[in-house]
Amino acid sequence: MASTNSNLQAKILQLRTSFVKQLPKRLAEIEASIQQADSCAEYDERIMGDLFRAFHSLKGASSSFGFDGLADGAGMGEQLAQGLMNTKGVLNSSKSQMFNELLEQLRLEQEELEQMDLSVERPYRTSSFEMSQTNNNWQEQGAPLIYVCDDESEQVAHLDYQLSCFGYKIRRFTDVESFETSVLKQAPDAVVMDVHFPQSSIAGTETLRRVNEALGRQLPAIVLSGQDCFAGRLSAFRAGCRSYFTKPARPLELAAALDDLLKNKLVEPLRILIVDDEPDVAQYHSLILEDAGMLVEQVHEPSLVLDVLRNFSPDLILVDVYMPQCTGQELAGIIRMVPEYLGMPIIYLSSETDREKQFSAMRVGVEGFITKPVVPSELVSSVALRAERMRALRRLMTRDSLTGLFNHGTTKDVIDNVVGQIGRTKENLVMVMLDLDYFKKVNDKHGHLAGDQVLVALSRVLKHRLRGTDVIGRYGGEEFAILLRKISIEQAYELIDTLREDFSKIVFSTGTEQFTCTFSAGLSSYAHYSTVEELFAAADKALYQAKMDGRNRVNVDYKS
Ligand SMILES: Nc1nc2c(ncn2[C@@H]2O[C@H](COP(=O)(O)OP(=O)(O)OP(=O)(O)O)[C@@H](O)[C@H]2O)c(=O)[nH]1
Repeated sequence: MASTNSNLQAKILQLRTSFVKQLPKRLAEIEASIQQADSCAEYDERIMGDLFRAFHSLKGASSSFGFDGLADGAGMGEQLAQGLMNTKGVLNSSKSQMFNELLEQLRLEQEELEQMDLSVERPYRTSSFEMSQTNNNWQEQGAPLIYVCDDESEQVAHLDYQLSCFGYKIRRFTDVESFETSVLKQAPDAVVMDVHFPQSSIAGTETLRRVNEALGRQLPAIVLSGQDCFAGRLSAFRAGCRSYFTKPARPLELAAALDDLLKNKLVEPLRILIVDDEPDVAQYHSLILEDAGMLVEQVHEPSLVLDVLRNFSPDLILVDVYMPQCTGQELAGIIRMVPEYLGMPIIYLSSETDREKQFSAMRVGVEGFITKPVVPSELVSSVALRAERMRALRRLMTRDSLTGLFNHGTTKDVIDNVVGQIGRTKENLVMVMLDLDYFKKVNDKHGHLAGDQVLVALSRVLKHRLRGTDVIGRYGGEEFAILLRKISIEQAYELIDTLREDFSKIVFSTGTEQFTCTFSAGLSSYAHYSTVEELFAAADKALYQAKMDGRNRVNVDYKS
């Protein structure tokens, strides 16, 4: 964290330095605006508006970077210009003198800043930059590494085999010593640990406690014990474990518990779009949010926002209020005109402190107003809170509640979107229609809950084993639609066939009975079709053929 922090401070120093370098140019522009206003015999709304915006954005940017003196001076200029706008007044000699004196004062501030050590931060910044990352992107880091340690080698082999089907990378250990040595060499993402070993009845949990101490942090761990006894549970709790399972191990439950433990890693970072005509200010806010683990995109021209929205798909938009092309209020109104962005959270980020103006800017239905200069921790928490709420709402509307995959309608929309985006580029797309075999029998024989367990397991296999850019949806009750990207039909066949084989080996349990389940799949390649409908139909036909050919198989559409 310390290195990330110093990295961030270095980037901020760069921004502050570049801002000070640009000051003479900005002040020259303000001077030219004053002269223009001075030469007008009548009130000119455009010229006065430009002057107001120039002072306003100088105030916002300087206060963001902690240059309070400069921000105060620019604020006075902003008020003077605002007064003239309210009364539609011209620059008389006394007003003109006031502007020129102000400009003089701003130039003195500029000279002072040019001599200053810009690396000296204001005190409120430091603590908030210590905030930890909110999440990491699992897809980028590859499959989580799990260490399974149990002195019963058969148990370890069984778990290795079953958990690997879900996409975890497993390393097996049958003694605590080699486990300890390996953890200290390379810490895993999580541990599944037995309690009882030849050394002592709690050697497993004791080892966990020791390695946690040595690492200086808590390894996410699940205890898998042969005995359901108080001493075992207590030692597990003392070793920091919050999940305790008794043998025989049920891999499905273990996989679910591992998913919970690794949840933060599975969560995609929050996506934030910043619209600000000042690139340096946008960059400053972007750094703060990125430091808290968010993914940020910047737009400096409001006219580009709708295009970026389509491609970036943010969870929240931060909008500056005063921009030369249009106001933040107008931009929010334009965004709200697009039906799919009606619920998109929009927050103004502005140095506007006038309550009346803030209130009027909120009328277009924005979520809030954050005033510059921001306190980084407050910016992060208010953005995270609203963006997460948006995610939860969006999830409810677009996801299937049992499996967490896209629901029927969304799957089709997302696939349409991807196909539309790639257009005529040569990206290889493969459509997969996948359906569980004899699933009615599973329900009839083992009950609906057991059937649900199979659906959840299959969705977990798909989520973990396919790439983040692939589209996975639950298309019908026991039918799944998948769009694989950047893959040839041959590679897609290999991939889905391996999943088919692995899935068929997962052992499900009802408590009294054990059973396995299979699926069939049909594949079609976009290279041979011109519409999404044709692509779906071809994969569906190939799936039907796989069923006809005896099920538990993958069939490729004949054109592919
Ligand atoms: N447990 C459970 N079952 C579901 C769910 N949605 C659909 N099903 C069941 O899935 C079964 C689908 O049966 P069929 O369409 O006859 O297909 P099948 O038995 O899988 O046979 P083939 O597809 O021909 O191999 C029905 O029994 C549905 O009740 C669900 O959410 N949970």
